[in-house]
Amino acid sequence: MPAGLPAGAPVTVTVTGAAGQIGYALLFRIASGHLLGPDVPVRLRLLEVPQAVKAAEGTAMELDDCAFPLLTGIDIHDDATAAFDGVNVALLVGARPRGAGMERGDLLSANGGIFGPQGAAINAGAAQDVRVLVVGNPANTNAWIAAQHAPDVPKDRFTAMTRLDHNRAVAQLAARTGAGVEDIARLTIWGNHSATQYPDLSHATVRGTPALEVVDDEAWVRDTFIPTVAKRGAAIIEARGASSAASAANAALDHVRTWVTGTPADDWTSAGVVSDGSYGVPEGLISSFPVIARDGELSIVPDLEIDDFSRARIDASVAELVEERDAVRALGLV
Ligand SMILES: NC(=O)c1ccc[n+]([C@@H]2O[C@H](COP(=O)([O-])OP(=O)(O)OC[C@H]3O[C@@H](n4cnc5c(N)ncnc54)[C@H](O)[C@@H]3O)[C@@H](O)[C@H]2O)c1
Ligand SMILES: O=C(O)C[C@H](O)C(=O)O
Repeated sequence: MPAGLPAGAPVTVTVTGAAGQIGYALLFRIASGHLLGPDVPVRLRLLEVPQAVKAAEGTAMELDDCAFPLLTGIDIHDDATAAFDGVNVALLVGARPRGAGMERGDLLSANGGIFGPQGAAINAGAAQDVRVLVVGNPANTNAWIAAQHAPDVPKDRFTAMTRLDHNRAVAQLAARTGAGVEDIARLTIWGNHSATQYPDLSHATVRGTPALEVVDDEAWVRDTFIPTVAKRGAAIIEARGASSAASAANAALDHVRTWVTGTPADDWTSAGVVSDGSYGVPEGLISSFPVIARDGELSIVPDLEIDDFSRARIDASVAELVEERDAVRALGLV
């Protein structure tokens, strides 16, 4: 049994936005053991808005039809309190997408109306060991909103997904250097899951050699690697006509599996976690950091040297997080 999960009993996993694109790519893999491992039975709770409950029921029928040995049951809800009752792993995927003519304040306001009540429902009924991953955008600030509404849940249980950005960065570096993805270590995504994020190669290695030495091309790092990773979400939308779904679902599985099974000894991952003030990121913000997972706990990798270029990039992305937080406060959403 991975660290910090209830031994023996099925693990309750709640997925919001279950009838959406990511939900469809996620649920079957959770039920087949890719979230928590091949020995851990799971009970699924699907949360949707009332008008999408029928579609969620269709997905549940297909889940039944897979006859997954690990899937012990599926409940479908349109009420957050019921959906999060007893939850061990909460995957908050459902969010309000930005519509035509919608200002940032409108988006934050609409999502505050979703993530505030969901945080409160987690506070009211989640299991003691609850772990929360927010995928729905703006993921960092939505996670922060949910955490503010859950005063009884330790803040470090609320996380935001930047694992997709991390995986994208690993893939880009592997392609550039001719290495395998398994040869890449110590890469970091800092800041917000947005175009301001900072994919940082300054501590990364390729087969144990510093990545910047292997690449040996500063212009590629600044003008190609960083923008390619940071704008990959927009490039996928442009190409598919819809936002990344299978890769986002895959990253959500990676995030939770790493959280409960741990990072390799000589490596770390990236996750949006609550800042303890490390690296000058204001305490309490949910920002992406280099993160180690041990015994079911996430911790920020300490004492990395930050050069001037990295400092400026981290500060710029964190400034955006501060703006989002202040806008949410000004809107009275927390
Ligand atoms: N963090 C990341 O790396 C990352 C990557 C890709 C996508 N995303 C974000 O993930 C979110 C979901 O993407 P998608 O492609 O599945 O979108 P989608 O529109 O296909 O599905 C979203 C689903 O959420 C549901 N929903 C809306 N409000 C809800 C609520 N209050 N409770 C429960 N369900 C609710 C909708 O009915 C819909 O079925 C979006 O916000 C997207 O921007 C994040
Ligand atoms: O949905 C989006 O805006 C993009 C998404 O966050 C992604 O990184 O693929």
